Amino acid sequence: MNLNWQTYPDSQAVAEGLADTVADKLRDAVSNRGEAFMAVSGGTTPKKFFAALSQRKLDWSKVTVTLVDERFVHEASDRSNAALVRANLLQNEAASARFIGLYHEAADATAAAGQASAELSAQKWPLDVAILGMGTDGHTASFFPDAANLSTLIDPAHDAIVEGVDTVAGGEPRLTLPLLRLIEAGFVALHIEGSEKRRVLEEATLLDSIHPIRAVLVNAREPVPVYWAA
Ligand SMILES: O=C(O)[C@H](O)[C@@H](O)[C@H](O)[C@H](O)COP(=O)(O)O
Repeated sequence: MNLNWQTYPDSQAVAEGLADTVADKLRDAVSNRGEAFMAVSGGTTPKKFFAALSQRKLDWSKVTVTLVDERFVHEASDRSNAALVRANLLQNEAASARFIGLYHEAADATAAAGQASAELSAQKWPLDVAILGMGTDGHTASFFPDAANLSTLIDPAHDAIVEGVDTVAGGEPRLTLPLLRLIEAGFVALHIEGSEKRRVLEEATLLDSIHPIRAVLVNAREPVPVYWAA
């Protein structure tokens, strides 16, 4: 199974280790193709990683940051992943990076996803970097087990840029990059903490697992590095 554990003593150390690796990937992209394109996750885990990455020296003016997924909430909400990224990542050295969020004011998440897709279609795909999180229900991005369109989201041939997601488990409707946009990234990593998430991820490697994260593990082009601390 496609797993490559990168184990660190604590959450600060894993944040710094992941920031070092991601900074190298961004520098490589800037030097090889003149720009870099990265998608990051929201939620609670990435805050220290964002703070660490924002201190890394590289030509951030050549970097575009977007989100792996977003809650269908305005940026003023404390549930907004865009607000989290602005407050924690687009600071310090990284203040000059360009940010393209997924949220748009629209009738529903599907309409907002259409607008986000149109905006992101001007970008050069694939992503250079995609950093994923995971919930204890086995979701990653906004691939929630209760999403009616889950099979489309995790279909490795589905090439939409952003999809709306109807989910109760997620707290509110969501916007997400589908599986293909994530696994085609030059560098895909999973950032998780704690023994419960480790157990869930190990479960996801089993043949009969229905955890949505399994779709990433099965379809990833290389074993997925799992940046983990207890
Ligand atoms: O907006 C979000 O919620 C995410 O991007 C989501 O996929 C997240 O990565 C997991 O839910 C883990 O979240 P925690 O880090 O809060 O456990």
